[in-house]
Amino acid sequence: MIRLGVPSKGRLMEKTFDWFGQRGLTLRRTGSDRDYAAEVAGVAGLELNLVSAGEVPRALADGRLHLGVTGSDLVREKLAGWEQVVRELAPMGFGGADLVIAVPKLWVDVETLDDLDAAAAAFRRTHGHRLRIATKYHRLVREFLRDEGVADYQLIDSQGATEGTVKAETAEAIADITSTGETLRANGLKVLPGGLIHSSQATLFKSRRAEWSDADRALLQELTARLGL
Ligand SMILES: Nc1ncnc2c1ncn2[C@@H]1O[C@H](COP(=O)(O)OP(=O)(O)OP(=O)(O)O)[C@@H](O)[C@H]1O
Ligand SMILES: O=P(O)(O)OC[C@H]1O[C@H](OP(=O)(O)OP(=O)(O)O)[C@H](O)[C@@H]1O
Repeated sequence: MIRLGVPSKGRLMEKTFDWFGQRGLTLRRTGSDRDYAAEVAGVAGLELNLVSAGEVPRALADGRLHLGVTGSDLVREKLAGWEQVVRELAPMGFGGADLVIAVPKLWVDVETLDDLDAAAAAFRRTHGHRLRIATKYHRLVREFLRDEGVADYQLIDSQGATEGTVKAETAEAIADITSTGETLRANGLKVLPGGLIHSSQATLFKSRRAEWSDADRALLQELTARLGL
């Protein structure tokens, strides 16, 4: 039995159903709107699970899901060494958003990552503590800033309304997902040029950790052929 996990609600769910539907696989809920029961019509051996997008990466890593749809950002953030844990089968062309570093618009002298590094060093000298970057993407931001040679900062955890932390003076800069850019603008922030950490989109992943029986492998081949992958 192959278990496929797709987002149970939110921005990715409906488009995931459409994506499979356009490729001849009908996913459907079998209960009420509040019931997370679902199935794939007419495919024996494939079980559909509705799962929060944020939980799909861990479920793939634990082998509870064989296949799963979620944002490419969430897999990279939640799974250390993600390429050893899952394989990308198909970028799906929706749910696009950029994970970026943003700073106050008023910081006219900060236009590059080198500027940010210099501003961070100056901030520490002046304030006696390190410049604070609010985010929920700790792993991705740390790896990116390490690779870019920015060192003098600290991460502040923010699980929502991250753009508001600068006005609230709990952070000086942020790293968050943006699509239209409106939330950044409304909060007096600008994307730092060179501060694009990851361009995310909804993606179909295969677990390298789940158990794949011979029958599962045969069904996966049939599915990928039907999906045109
Ligand atoms: N404008 C946006 N803001 C936030 N996330 C977005 C946006 N556009 C696309 N996404 C993507 O949507 C995914 C998160 O979706 P969603 O918010 O539905 O998940 P979730 O919060 O984990 O779900 P749940 O609330 O069920 O736990 C991420 O991969 C993110 O990159
Ligand atoms: O670029 P924009 O189109 O303005 O979209 C970006 C905003 O949308 C998301 O927030 P969401 O509404 O999911 O709430 P959150 O703060 O809980 O993440 C994201 O975290 C940004 O805040």
